[in-house]
Amino acid sequence: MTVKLTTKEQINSLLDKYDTFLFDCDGVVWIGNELLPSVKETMELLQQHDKKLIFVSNNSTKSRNDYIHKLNNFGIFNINVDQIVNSAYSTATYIEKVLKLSKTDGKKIWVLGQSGITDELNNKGYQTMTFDDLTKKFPHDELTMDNIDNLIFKDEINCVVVGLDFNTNYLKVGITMQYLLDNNIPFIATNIDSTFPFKNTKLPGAGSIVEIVKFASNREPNAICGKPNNGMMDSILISNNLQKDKTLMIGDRINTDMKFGFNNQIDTLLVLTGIETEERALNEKIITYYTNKLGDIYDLSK
Ligand SMILES: O=C(O)[C@H](O)[C@H](O)COP(=O)(O)O
Ligand SMILES: [Mg+2]
Repeated sequence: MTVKLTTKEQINSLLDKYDTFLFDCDGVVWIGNELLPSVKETMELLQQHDKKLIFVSNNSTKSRNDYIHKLNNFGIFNINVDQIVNSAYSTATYIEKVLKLSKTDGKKIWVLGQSGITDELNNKGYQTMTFDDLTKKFPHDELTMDNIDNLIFKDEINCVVVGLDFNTNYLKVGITMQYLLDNNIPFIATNIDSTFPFKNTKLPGAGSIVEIVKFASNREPNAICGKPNNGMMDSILISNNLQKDKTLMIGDRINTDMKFGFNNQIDTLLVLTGIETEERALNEKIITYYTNKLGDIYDLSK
């Protein structure tokens, strides 16, 4: 039975029970570039109680260092890069540790996505190619579908990664598709979120972009690296030596954040500032607690 957080006693029992808090970001900590209410105070409260804070985001548009800067800009400090796990980092880790893609074959990874993905791949020693790189090689009037044959470098690409790209266009998808027509080229998706919470609405998420590429290329991704993928959770649990019964996963989306916790026997807290509604919260057995916003942890503790 999902429990709604409404009292100071409930917050005190959360603080007693859990020593690690896993935070989803979009729709929980912030929406776009707006910090949600009482989040800064909540982080300070948890830090005062010596709790371990880990930020686990499916947003691949930023690198982990970008996340540190974003948190600092919101006045949230004393967070190091090891406390940030996003789908760009888990994708780069998957490619290095599981796919074991060569870094020395002189080839590049084609990325339909933003700098979060290329930064994390480059940090691991992989060369990447994006549409932005083509804009530096070709004049604008040659970046058209009529010139598609000259925009494809099949001998240079050994993998394709698709993630959230706010500047997705037909030609980018068309080029990505050409590489995936070769079934030997791995197709790696960063995450499957259908929507992206922004302002007071929802926009297409990475998962919607992956679906376009999947349908056009008639390929399923060889791997999906973000929540609720267990590989992401395993690396968090192992590298932080976490106890599952002392860990709480806080998120705004049931099919990623809540599944991520539930599938790994970790308690879950759903907040209603992102994708989901109270009605959905009340009808999902995989949710341990729910509340209106993350900042309720601070607001109710007073
Ligand atoms: O479309 C996406 O990639 C996701 O909506 C988004 O970025 C989710 O980020 P999270 O809520 O996991 O921080
Ligand atoms: Mg979210």
